Amino acid sequence: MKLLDVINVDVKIKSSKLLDNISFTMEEGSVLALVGHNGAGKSTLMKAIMGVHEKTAGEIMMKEKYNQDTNFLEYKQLIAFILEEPLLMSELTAMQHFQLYGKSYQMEEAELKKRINRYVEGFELQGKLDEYPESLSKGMRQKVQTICAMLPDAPLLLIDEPFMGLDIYAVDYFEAILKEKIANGTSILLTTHQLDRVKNIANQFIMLQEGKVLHSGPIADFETIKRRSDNQ
Ligand SMILES: Nc1ncnc2c1ncn2[C@@H]1O[C@H](COP(=O)(O)OP(=O)(O)OP(=O)(O)O)[C@@H](O)[C@H]1O
Repeated sequence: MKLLDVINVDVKIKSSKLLDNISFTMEEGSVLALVGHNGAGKSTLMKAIMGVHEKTAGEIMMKEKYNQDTNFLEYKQLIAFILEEPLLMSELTAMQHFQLYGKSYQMEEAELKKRINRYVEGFELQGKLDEYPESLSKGMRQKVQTICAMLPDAPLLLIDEPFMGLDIYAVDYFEAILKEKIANGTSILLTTHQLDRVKNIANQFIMLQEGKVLHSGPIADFETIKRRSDNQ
């Protein structure tokens, strides 16, 4: 079944087109890696799907019935995200972020507590729960944002550069959690500059260039396409 439909999406700022007629579909259970040079439009596309960056044309749908423009709440509840730069609220502690996030996805209290405890221990954030973002290191802020996105069972997880800023222990732990989520049916759309890192979790790729889809297909075809375009 289709999970995400991106249909003829444009993002324009003033006169420049950051995304130009982007279309693709994600099936339930797939893991799609967005690749491309710096400035290709990967983060802009992620933000457009989240609704953080307004699209100027096109449609984005979840499960073929929730339209980002007309059913935003239902649409949003199906997505959890991790941005490249942690987006935390300065007036909330780490723990308050987890509680707010759990509540906004209508998580059951006991299950929320259980998951908070599990991820806080796994990401080694014990002792930091009452801290505000400004007194956390960048990696710790990234961990707080990552835990927030891991708490609910959102069917689609958007991750802009997974593993960025995390130490090696956190990277291993996060990878294990992602594999567990995937095994339970979660779909993931991620951006990466290091396809090698995500090769064992992604099954599809889309290569963006100057805001357009240049290539797409199964991850196994990526090397051949890359070699061909490197030689041009
Ligand atoms: N708020 C903005 N205003 C104007 N231009 C922007 C804005 N955000 C992004 N851009 C431009 O849009 C283009 C795409 O940027 P984007 O951040 O989506 O690229 P990216 O593929 O994620 O790059 P990177 O690999 O460096 O993270 C770039 O040319 C960038 O300068």
